[in-house]
Amino acid sequence: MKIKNICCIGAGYVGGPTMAVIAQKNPEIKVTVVDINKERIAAWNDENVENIPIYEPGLSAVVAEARGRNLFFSTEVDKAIDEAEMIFISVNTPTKTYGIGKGMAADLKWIELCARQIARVAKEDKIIVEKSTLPVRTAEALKSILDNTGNGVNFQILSNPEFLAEGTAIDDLHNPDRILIGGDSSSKAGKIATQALVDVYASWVSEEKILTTNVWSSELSKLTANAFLAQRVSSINAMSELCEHTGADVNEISRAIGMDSRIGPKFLKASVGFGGSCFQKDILNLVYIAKSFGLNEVADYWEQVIIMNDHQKRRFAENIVKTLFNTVSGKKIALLGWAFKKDTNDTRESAAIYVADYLLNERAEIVVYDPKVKAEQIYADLDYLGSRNPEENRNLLKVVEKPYTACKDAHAIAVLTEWDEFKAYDWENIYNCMLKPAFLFDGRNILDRKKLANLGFATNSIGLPAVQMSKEKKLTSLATAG
Ligand SMILES: NC(=O)c1ccc[n+]([C@@H]2O[C@H](COP(=O)([O-])OP(=O)(O)OC[C@H]3O[C@@H](n4cnc5c(N)ncnc54)[C@H](O)[C@@H]3O)[C@@H](O)[C@H]2O)c1
Ligand SMILES: O=c1ccn([C@@H]2O[C@H](COP(=O)(O)OP(=O)(O)O[C@H]3O[C@H](CO)[C@@H](O)[C@H](O)[C@H]3O)[C@@H](O)[C@H]2O)c(=O)[nH]1
Repeated sequence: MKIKNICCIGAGYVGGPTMAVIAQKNPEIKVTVVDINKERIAAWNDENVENIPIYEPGLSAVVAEARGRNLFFSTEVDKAIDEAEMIFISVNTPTKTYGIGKGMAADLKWIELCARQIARVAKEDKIIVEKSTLPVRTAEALKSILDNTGNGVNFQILSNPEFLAEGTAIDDLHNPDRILIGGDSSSKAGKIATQALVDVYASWVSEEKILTTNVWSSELSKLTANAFLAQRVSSINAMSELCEHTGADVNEISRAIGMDSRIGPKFLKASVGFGGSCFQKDILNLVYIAKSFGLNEVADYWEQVIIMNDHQKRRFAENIVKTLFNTVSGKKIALLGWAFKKDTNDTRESAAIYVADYLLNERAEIVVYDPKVKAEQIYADLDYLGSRNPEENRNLLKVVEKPYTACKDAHAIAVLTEWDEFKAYDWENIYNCMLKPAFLFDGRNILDRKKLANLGFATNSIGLPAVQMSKEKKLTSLATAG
């Protein structure tokens, strides 16, 4: 079966880039990405392709190539469903904020709405592809809704989780480590549907990288992958705290263990804590699923990854207060970076939000600079926490357009995102315009500590002893072991 018409419900961080690449690589397939968010769709359709709603290196070029040719963005959801043979569901599946499973389970409200809409509209057989990250066995619930509320047409459900990371989405989509497709291999219709999706990817991905499994393995593989990745970050962050007490250097440890081919070098970068819309949500979901089967040891094991991450964010903020002589009240602190990682404008669950909130509770005056995040987003993130009213957030935290404005007259600077441009700043100039002692907290270990100490900064990094240049021009450690 050759697919001619694809619809994707959800034009977000996954639906947008994924469909743009599918359209780019399959010019003969019409790909329509639909969303209920009118502004988002308008931004995807903006004449100036640089104004698309997601910042992702290389994305605007792909959109420019395919948009209007075979890639379309629309709010006409019913029409797109009706026309497509294959429908991707790529809507948000956040952690539930109410009712049973509050704070843990995935909220499948939007998934269910999609299923009901597809069932209502579809007049011909359709292949439904789960692109969103979902709890294991969601396909069963989807099938039940589709079959019980539909117009008697047949639905095949495939699981096709997305493994792209933000900031490298286009490269990840162009050169994926693997494509995972879960389908029903026991029926002819299931096999045909799976092959139809394999063919879409085979336009640019070699067949040995396209893995087909049963639906449940595919759904659970996605949660497992994120749990393993996040666990690596929490593991190295746990060691970073031990390093700070022993004089060991976490960067050296990452290098040393990463050379063991069984461990591998990636994802061993100690940081202020992982953020992003996926890791925490997906692990909490995994914990909830394990608990719901009574597997308490399994649940506790994975929950520790989150506990460690919360600890890492908190202790970073606590360290700022302690180092600034136990008070930051009325002190200006510059935060460089708000996004949860570099090369994205996404701020969901960014460590910066929690560090800022902690410091605001300590009555600091905060100034934020991020090259890609807009002020409204920063305030929306803080307001969402509900720690203080919106007016107070706007009084106590300012967002500026230039890094040097953020740092001028600051008592301390905290680097919270690893944007490359931070490394290239004129740090001497920044030092000169700060209050002294000039404290710098590098939550990403990206800056040259020796150079900064030479300029006069008192530098704190993650998993490394704090350093400062003594009067005799000797690099001294500020930390006492133990
Ligand atoms: N962000 C990532 O890097 C990433 C990577 C892999 C997987 N995922 C998973 O992909 C899914 C989507 O994530 P995202 O980051 O793209 O979310 P997102 O919030 O950026 O986008 C989801 C979009 O779906 C739209 N939507 C919701 N319900 C709708 C409906 N009934 N009809 C039409 N549109 C609807 C929303 O308006 C929104 O624009 C989630 O399950 C997530 O866990 C995300
Ligand atoms: O060594 C590391 C690696 C990452 N991080 C942090 O971990 C978070 C997540 O980073 P990353 O995984 O690169 O970005 P995401 O876009 O969240 O991607 C993850 O989550 C996606 C959504 O499910 C998956 O598709 C991806 O495979 C998975 O990497 C960020 O805050 C990073 O700064 C570290 O602190 N140290």
